[in-house]
Amino acid sequence: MSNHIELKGISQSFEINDSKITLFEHLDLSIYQGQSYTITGPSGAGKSSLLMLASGLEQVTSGSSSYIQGSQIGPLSDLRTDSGFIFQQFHLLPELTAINNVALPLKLRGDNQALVKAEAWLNKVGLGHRRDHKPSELSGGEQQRVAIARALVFEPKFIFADEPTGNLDQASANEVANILFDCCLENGAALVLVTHCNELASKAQHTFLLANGQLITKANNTQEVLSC
Ligand SMILES: Nc1ncnc2c1ncn2[C@@H]1O[C@H](COP(=O)(O)OP(=O)(O)OP(=O)(O)O)[C@@H](O)[C@H]1O
Repeated sequence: MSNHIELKGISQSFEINDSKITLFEHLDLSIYQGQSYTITGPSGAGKSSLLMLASGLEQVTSGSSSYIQGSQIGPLSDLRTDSGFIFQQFHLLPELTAINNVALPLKLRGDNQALVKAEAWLNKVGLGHRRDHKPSELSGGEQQRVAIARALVFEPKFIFADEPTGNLDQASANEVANILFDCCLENGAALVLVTHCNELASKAQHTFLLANGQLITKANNTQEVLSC
């Protein structure tokens, strides 16, 4: 059963010191399992805000957001359970080692293979040798790779990634981008990725530009090697 997310006519604005900032108005977006999507756009355009609404982490105040499970509309709490998140600020638990951070989503789901699977994912992101290190003992890029392993370890149906390669060097960025897009292909997951890197964006099946409150579909132009 393939699931998808439907955002219809959503708007987002904020009142700050009596002035109103409108990020987007009457915006539509559909996200299907097995498809990859990237959103680029200038700083402050509302890319992260759109990701929060699409993933159900924040509720829409105008328009509608639905999680369609097969032919039925499911609760947004199901969408959150089915989704892996990669944030700009990592959000790792500081008191847990790398392996225990990665194993956490599996342990919460009662998986008795949690540590074995977490170790396999740490190896996949090149951090098997740092399994017993806490986040404060890892670099920013290493913490990001732990966060990526944690987001993917339970094979989510939807992956939401906000600037996932922003803290990584060129080689690690390429590796991580490949892992994310492979996960989409191999597990039939949807990948929704916010990035400032046009080359990374062009690897997706659907590329959007968010600017001036509009979500514009961009022509696709897949490239193999990232230079950002
Ligand atoms: N809860 C909030 N209250 C007030 N303003 C907010 C809130 N959330 C976001 N904003 C504002 O909305 C604007 C868009 O923020 P957002 O982080 O979505 O942009 P972005 O396109 O992801 O930016 P960047 O590329 O710099 O990360 C910013 O000006 C931000 O300050």
